[in-house]
Amino acid sequence: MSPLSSEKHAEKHAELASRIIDGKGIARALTDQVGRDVAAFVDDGNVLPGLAVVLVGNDPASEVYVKNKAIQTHRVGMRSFMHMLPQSTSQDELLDLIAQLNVNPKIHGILVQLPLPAQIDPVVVTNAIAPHKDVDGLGEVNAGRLSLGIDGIVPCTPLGCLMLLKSVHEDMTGKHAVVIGASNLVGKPMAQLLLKENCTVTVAHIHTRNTKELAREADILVVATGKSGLVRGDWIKPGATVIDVGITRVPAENGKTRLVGDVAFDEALPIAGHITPVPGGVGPMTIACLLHNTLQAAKATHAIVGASS
Ligand SMILES: Nc1nc(=O)c2c([nH]1)NC[C@@H]1CN(c3ccc(C(=O)N[C@@H](CCC(=O)O)C(=O)O)cc3)C=[N+]21
Repeated sequence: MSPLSSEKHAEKHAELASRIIDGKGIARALTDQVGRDVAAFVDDGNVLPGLAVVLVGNDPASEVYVKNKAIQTHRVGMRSFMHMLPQSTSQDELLDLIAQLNVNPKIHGILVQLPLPAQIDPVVVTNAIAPHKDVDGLGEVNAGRLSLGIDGIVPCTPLGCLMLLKSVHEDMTGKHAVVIGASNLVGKPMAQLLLKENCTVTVAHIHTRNTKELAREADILVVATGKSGLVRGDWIKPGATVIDVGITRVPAENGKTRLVGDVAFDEALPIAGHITPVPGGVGPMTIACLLHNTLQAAKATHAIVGASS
């Protein structure tokens, strides 16, 4: 290779790398900010914010996430309460625990890790969490507030996606945003947040017939389906911003495993204007937003207590 072409190669490589949204770095900055805000909150004479994480069963992937959450919670100076329940836990036993956590003044945020075993209805459980402690924002009160455009607790993953979008878009007004996936956890709240940013929003889901054609119209494409590699290079409008929420563990060549998203990253990178990687994209933002939501919940409790005393 001539020196000139190797220089061109390096330039092209740097240009492609600059399209990758650094979720890990943005999450670290948010986590550091939450840490400083926790310190200031405590300096003002308030209690340490506390987060309770409840895990039912022993899914190894879930255990990793839950432990990761506890480590990050300590890093920002909050208290972490872990509740590991057996797979056989009944819905009533879980509801009893939530009732205790709801009235525990040391706890400001409650997160019940999903999915839950089949004998437990996730809708009943999420709605049993006191709305002001629902740091996942998945209960009907916070979901309703979001859909009405009223301030409330916003689900962590969509909130993290919005922050990543804001890192590359000053204003999203009039942009066509396409969300693939319509779950209560990601797709639906994501669509609400994009509407609030004045986007024209299309939601594609499992029954949508022309998902690829819709995706090709998107200025902003958010993919949350859990189908690894679903979105190929030719699904992407040149210059679009692509947010990949999917995270699937697949076998790697070396006999180990690796994490991949719902977007075929290598195909998408040369076409997209901006794109999130997996890992290092949305995942770290989800945890940073959980800590952010827990501090907001602690501040809101303090405001209520302060107002009544
Ligand atoms: N009630 C509830 N709320 C949740 O927010 C929730 C949940 N249940 N159940 C499971 C999913 C999954 N989830 C992730 C969080 C962080 C990473 C994360 O940090 N991922 C790293 C990689 C981690 C690794 O190496 O395994 C990354 O993408 O860079 C991934 C996934 C939250 N979830």
